[in-house]
Amino acid sequence: MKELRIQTEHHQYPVYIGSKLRFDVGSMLNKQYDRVLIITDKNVEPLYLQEVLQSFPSSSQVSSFTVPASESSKHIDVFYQCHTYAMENGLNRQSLIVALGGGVIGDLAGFVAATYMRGIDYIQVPTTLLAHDSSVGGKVAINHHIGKNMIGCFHQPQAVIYDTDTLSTLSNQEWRSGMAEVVKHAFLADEVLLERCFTLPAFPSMERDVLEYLLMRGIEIKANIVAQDEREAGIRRYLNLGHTLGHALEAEAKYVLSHGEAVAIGIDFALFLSQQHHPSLTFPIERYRKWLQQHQYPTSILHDYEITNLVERMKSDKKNDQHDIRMVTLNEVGDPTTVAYKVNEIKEQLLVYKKEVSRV
Ligand SMILES: NC(=O)c1ccc[n+]([C@@H]2O[C@H](COP(=O)([O-])OP(=O)(O)OC[C@H]3O[C@@H](n4cnc5c(N)ncnc54)[C@H](O)[C@@H]3O)[C@@H](O)[C@H]2O)c1
Ligand SMILES: O=C(O)C(=O)C[C@@H](O)[C@H](O)[C@H](O)COP(=O)(O)O
Ligand SMILES: [Zn+2]
Repeated sequence: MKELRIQTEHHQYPVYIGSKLRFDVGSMLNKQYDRVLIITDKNVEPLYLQEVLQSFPSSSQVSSFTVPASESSKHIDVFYQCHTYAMENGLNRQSLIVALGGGVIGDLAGFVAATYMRGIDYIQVPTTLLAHDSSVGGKVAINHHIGKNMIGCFHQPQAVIYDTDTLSTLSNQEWRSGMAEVVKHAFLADEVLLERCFTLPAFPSMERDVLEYLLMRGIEIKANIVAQDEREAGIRRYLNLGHTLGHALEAEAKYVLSHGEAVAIGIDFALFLSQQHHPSLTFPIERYRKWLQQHQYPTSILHDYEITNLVERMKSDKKNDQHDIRMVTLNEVGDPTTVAYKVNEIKEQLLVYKKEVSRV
């Protein structure tokens, strides 16, 4: 088992990464909880719920609540149902919530924990590759129909317990989605990691040590940024590389596109903008586009949506100033920055970008 520690201003917690950890979740915690509520989804429940349930000592009263398996669960109604279930099952301020699942469950259950009786403990038990990102850093939220993650807060978990065996049941689409956030971390901070990503064969068949390396490096890069700027007053915005367009696309596509697939397209647009700012430098755009093609990212989906509608959504991005759309771009690989664009400028850039990618 590997271990990392996440340090924020007022809180420190461990991230454990290894095989079979789901059998030990309850016994790995350094505190006993009388009541525990596991929140999971309909796909994860039959695969891993019993094992996690049974990992708690018999002195804990453990219950579970299962929500639909999709982005639609990051909804105020589902959030409310979780609260109702917690109250009906007698959870109190000394209780624990366990987020067992991918990023949807992590964001939802984390936000339930952050708001139940004004905040109780929770842990993350991630079961997707993408959740190497979502389980760390304490951003928890649900969606509003106007935009992604618009209702939420920062609430750090007590621990992250990542059983890498659970990833063996992921679909190709979920591997693809998770790899987009790994590549994002690589573009932000680590050329070696980027090279490793570019040379991977089919994602689901990657060796265990490669998988653990990707997870560890991704989490380290994120942890380093979160440690310096937990509440996104500055450099944490870099973790949003690819998300300004990504979130807009995801919402416009009514979430048929996975988060990571949308972010992957958003990263391509961010590279395109970076190249405009630094015409004398060469960014690995061609390699990145080949990689997207090789792994069947749905890049052509951009053509299904009106630029005007996408820009309308981008206008409600949380990074924005009053009038401008703030994009994360790169000065070079490993050196991110942000650039503010007027709404009309971003529209024009998106039109040029759309033409460029339709020629590829
Ligand atoms: N809080 C953050 O910092 C942060 C970071 C990145 C993404 N996110 C959020 O995370 C969400 C995306 O997370 P995700 O991609 O994990 O999506 P997800 O939680 O919806 O999981 C994807 C699908 O895989 C299924 N699944 C989960 N684990 C499985 C397993 N081991 N085997 C088989 N199927 C499994 C789920 O049921 C679901 O159908 C988005 O809402 C995004 O906004 C949050
Ligand atoms: O942790 C962060 O900070 C991130 O931006 C990570 C993103 O991958 C993640 O999708 C996050 O939920 C986006 O946050 P938002 O503030 O843009 O909603
Ligand atoms: Zn993301």
